[in-house]
Formats: sequence, C-alpha cells, structure tokens
Amino acid sequence: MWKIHHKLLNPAFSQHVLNTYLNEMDAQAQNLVSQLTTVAEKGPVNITEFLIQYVLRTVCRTSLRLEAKDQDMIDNEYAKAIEEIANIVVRRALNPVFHFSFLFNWTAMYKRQVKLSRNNKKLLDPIIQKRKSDLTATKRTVNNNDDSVPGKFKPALDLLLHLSDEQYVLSDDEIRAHLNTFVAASYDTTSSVLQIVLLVLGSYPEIQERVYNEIKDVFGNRQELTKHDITKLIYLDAVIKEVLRMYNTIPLIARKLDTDIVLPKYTLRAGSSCIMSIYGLHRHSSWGPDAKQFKPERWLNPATLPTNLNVYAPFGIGKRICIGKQYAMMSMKTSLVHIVRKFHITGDDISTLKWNFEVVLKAKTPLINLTLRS
Ligand code: HEM
Repeated sequence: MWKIHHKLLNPAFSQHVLNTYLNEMDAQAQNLVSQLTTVAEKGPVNITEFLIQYVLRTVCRTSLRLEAKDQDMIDNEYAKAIEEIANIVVRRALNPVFHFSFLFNWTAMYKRQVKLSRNNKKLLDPIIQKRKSDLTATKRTVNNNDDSVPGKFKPALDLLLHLSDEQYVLSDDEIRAHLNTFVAASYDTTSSVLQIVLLVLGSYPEIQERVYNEIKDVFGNRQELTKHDITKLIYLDAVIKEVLRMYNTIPLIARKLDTDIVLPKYTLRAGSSCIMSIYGLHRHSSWGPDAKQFKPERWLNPATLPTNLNVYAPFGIGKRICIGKQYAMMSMKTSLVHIVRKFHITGDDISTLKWNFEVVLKAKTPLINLTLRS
C-alpha cells in the first residue's frame, strides 16, 4: 500500500513545489533567528525547543498549508504525542513477547497508545475538514471566475484530499496516518540534524568561518533568499552532507525480505525482517582511511568519494527512500544561512557529547552559546 501512496505523493515534494515554499521557509527562518536572539549573549543554552518549533511551523505552513491562525492546532503537544507513539512502536518491536497482540493489548503501553491516537484524531479531524471546505470554496470561486487560477502546486495535504475526493484512493484514516507520518518523519529528524550542524560549527571554528564567508559572498547585505542562492552554497551543502554521514540521525533502517538474498557466507530468507546499519555503511572502508574523520572537503572533490553511491544513505535507500529529502535539505540550508549570518556559535564539543537513541539519534542535553556577530 505504501508503495502506491509513495508514488502518488511524490509530486507534493518535487523541486518545482519546493521552490514555491522558499518564501515561507525564509520567513520562518527569520522568525527562528528572532527567537534565538532572546537567548543570545546569555551563555550556553539548550535550543532544541526553538529548532523543533521552527521545523513544525515550517511543515504546517508549507506541506499542510495551514494559515497562521490555524497553525497552533498542530503544536508541540501533538508532535510530542506522535513521538511517544513512535517510541511505543519501537519498544514493542524490540520485545518479541509484545508481538502477540493478545499480550500487548493488556499493557499500559497499549492503553497509552490508544489514548494518544484518539487525541490526535480529535486534533487532526478539524484541520482536514477545514482544508476540505477551504478547497471547495476556492474551487467554487475559481469556477465562477477563472479556470486557470487555483495555484500552481498542491501542498501534501491538498494532494491527499484531491486523491481521496477525485480518485477515491485514500480513506480519512489513511489521510490522517499520512499526516502523522509527515509530521513524525520530519520534525524530529530535521531539528536534530540542525542541532548537530550547529554543534559541529561550534566545535570546528575554521569550518564555521568558511561557511560564514560563503554566505557573505553569496548574499552580501541582501536578507531574502532565492532558489539560485541555495544552489550556490556549495560548502554549506558539503558540511550538511558530512554531518548526515558522520552523525546520521537514523542509524538503522528495517526491511522485510520478499525474496531470498544470497550473501557470501549466509542466505537471508524471504519473509524475515532485516535491520540495515546505515551507521556502519557510512564508515565503510570504501570511504578511505579517513572514514571516521569529519571532513566536509571530501564532498567537494567527487574523486575522493566512494564509487558505489549506495554506501551513503542518510535518507534511506531504494523504493522507500525519504520522500522529504530535498525538502529537509532546503529548510536546513535556509535556517542555517540566517543563523550563521547573525550569530557566532560555540558550545559543547561534538566529540565528547553523549547520544540518545530512540527512533532518532539525538545529542543528550546539548548546550550552544550564541553571540551576536557585529
Ligand atoms: C534531515 C531530515 C530527515 C532525515 C535524516 C530523514 C530520514 C529518513 C529515513 C532514513 C527514512 C527511511 C527510509 C528507508 O526506510 O529507506 C525516511 C522516511 C520518510 N521520510 Fe524522512 N527524513 C528527514 C526529513 C523528512 C521530511 C522533512 C519529511 C516530510 C516533510 C520526511 C518524510 C518522510 C516520509 C513520509 C518517510 C516514509 C516513512 C515510511 O516509509 O513510513 N522526512 N526519512
């Protein structure tokens, strides 16, 4: 089922659609910088909540097309509930006893999962209904006036509604499940990667200065971003790619095999579940003797990269690869441009940080120190 939906939803994440999100991403990034200014010059602080808010707001305003007044409907509480459900799913998966529903359904975890899902349903249903009626109203106005108007793109939520309305492919439950997946798959991953990039910039001052100089060269005194600016940020792109290699937030992905896979020493049987270590892949010997070093420069010279591109998979691999890959890169670059331009960053040394692994790998209570650049 996901295979069909993945294909149907891809247009909502095409580069053409993403370019139309840029202004909103830019506005949200400037908003993030204003928020961060309130904690600048105040010593080391944990800015996780600011980053989460930024990512959530950006996803709500772009993919879900919520207006400012409706945006608070999807707030931190909703996102935290999604995270808690995901953690319950992982804890269940890791305990074979709980694979049997008749046992799992007696646990406190199951009761909590049901409660959280019910709350989310109550929260999402009005959003879906409101967008449905907005779309019907727009269609009516457009039909009465001019056929060519209704926007050049469909944000993900509109595309879901269109698929359910006109092609009868999605039920209301499936729409809700997809919305939950978008929010769950985007906010925690993107905010964690952003956090790690900032910690890396604080730990390697020479890398931070090079990123800063590149931003200065591309923008001069201009504030707003264009899609052309993003493609010129070659070094920033290399830094993010290297962060995603060394500190990839999703170190493991799972697959159920539909055919036997014959390896030199083993055969993995069809029907079994496999865990693939992306963490291991990103340190494979084909990256060279410096595989364990943080070196953004490797991305500037394709000759130094492994010939088999499948050894780099921060967004997964194959048919189930992350649908929001370009979206995430664009939103991270937009926010980093504004943050690095405004602040000088120092903080916890990335090499001595402790990590937490739930669904996403996250730095444990990371502290960042922001000082205003003159
Ligand atoms: C830096 C940020 C992100 C990282 C590192 C990331 C990583 C991943 C990974 C590793 C997967 C699993 C792929 C596989 O199994 O092969 C995935 C799936 C997915 N991602 Fe992302 N992602 C990010 C941001 C986003 C964003 C911004 C969105 C949407 C706006 C998104 C939407 C999805 C969806 C819908 C799936 C499929 C989930 C499923 O198969 O059930 N992701 N992502």
